[in-house]
Amino acid sequence: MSGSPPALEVRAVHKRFGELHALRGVDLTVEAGEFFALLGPNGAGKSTLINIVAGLARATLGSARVMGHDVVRDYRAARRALGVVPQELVFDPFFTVRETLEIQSGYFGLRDNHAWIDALLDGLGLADKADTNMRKLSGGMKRRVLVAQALVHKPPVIILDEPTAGVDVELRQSLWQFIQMLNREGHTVLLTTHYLEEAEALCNRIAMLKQGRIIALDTKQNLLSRFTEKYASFTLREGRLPPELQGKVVASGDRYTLRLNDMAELENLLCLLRTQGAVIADLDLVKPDLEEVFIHLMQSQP
Ligand SMILES: Nc1ncnc2c1ncn2[C@@H]1O[C@H](COP(=O)(O)OP(=O)(O)OP(=O)(O)O)[C@@H](O)[C@H]1O
Repeated sequence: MSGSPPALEVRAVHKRFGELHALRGVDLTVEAGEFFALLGPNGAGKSTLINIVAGLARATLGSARVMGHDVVRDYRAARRALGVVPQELVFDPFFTVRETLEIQSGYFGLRDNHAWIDALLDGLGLADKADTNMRKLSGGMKRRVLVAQALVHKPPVIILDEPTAGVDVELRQSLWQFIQMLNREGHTVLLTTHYLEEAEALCNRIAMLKQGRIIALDTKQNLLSRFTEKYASFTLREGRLPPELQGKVVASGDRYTLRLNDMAELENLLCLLRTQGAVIADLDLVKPDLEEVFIHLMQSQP
């Protein structure tokens, strides 16, 4: 990435709404080409941060850049580099899907944008709705148009603010396939979502925001390995739990759960059971997931 500016650069950003200190010194750099998740509970400040990056709100202090362009001093260039899919569905109900996208292209001075509009309609499963009026679309379809609208000018950086809230599984999967394809082609993606399994499946790096502060910022792998242990969960078909394991395992019905600090402890467990004549009926390795990490961090940080 030498020479190219980061896709997003947020420096010491504060935002106050009167008495409320909604962002308290946020620093964040997203490199070009990343698939990045911004997570946090309701009211943490995610949309406020996105609005500042998109030039829709002013930071009280601090600065933000998109592809090297300051969002205040160099607003037009920053805005052109960015496609934001907002949370709320707001449309003019009198236009068709295609007209909506043509009008949006006009805002960016793109007159001959038909080929890309067709590609967006195809990629987002909207081709057969191109001539349908916006008011006749279902909520999920409207959300697809919102994505298409944000992408009409092929922005290098795409921000999606809870794009799958209330969207069914099929729609969600095709939306992600399309966004992943754009990411493979080099577009940077920043996503906020309350579906942590979605962030875990898609994103490489994750920031967690709590009450206007970033309390964790790391790769997904580091977050997953830093905060959660692994567990072996098993039942026995024959034999009894060896006395050496008493006090170390948690029993629930006929299922035992043992915390593993490393994989060598799994070998010890299997060896101990075998030498004591116990036979395993069923064994699961319970791996950490992002939801556990998220809950742990949100509860433990002040
Ligand atoms: N225009 C505004 N005027 C006053 N307070 C606001 C305004 N916009 C946001 N807030 C407050 O700022 C805080 C952060 O809100 P924000 O919408 O950024 O959170 P969020 O992390 O996006 O939450 P959610 O997950 O619910 O979308 C909240 O306490 C919210 O009530």
